[in-house]
Amino acid sequence: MAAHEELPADADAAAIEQLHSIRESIDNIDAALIHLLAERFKFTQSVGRLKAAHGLPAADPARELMQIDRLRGLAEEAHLDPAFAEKFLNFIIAEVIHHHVKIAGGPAVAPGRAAGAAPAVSPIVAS
Ligand SMILES: O=C(O)C(=O)C[C@]1(C(=O)O)C=C[C@@H](O)C=C1
Repeated sequence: MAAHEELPADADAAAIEQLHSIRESIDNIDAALIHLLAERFKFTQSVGRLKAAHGLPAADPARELMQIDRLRGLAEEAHLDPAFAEKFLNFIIAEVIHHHVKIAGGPAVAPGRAAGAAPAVSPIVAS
């Protein structure tokens, strides 16, 4: 069923009720994710200002590799696809670096790294 399609009128009422109940939890989790991301970006903005004030580079590939390694481990423990966890973190970090570069008054995109791209060097091989 396409995303825009409505549920069939003759669908089982109990199943629809269960679907709505599950969707409530999904909506709560999505809201929590947005709030968590907003908090994370507040902290990374502080990091961006600190780095800009002290002439530190926007990206820290060694730190990123440690974060990826750690999150892949956490994902495995939580039965979440580690490759997805890595992609998700890289997506967020690319945006953070974009912010850092803007705060520092540099080009909108860090050299050699498009928004959403994986780090330039990543020895961690997807399993
Ligand atoms: O910890 C830093 O140095 C940050 O700038 C934060 C952060 C992150 O979002 O976690 C972003 C960019 C760096 O390459 C590494 C980590």
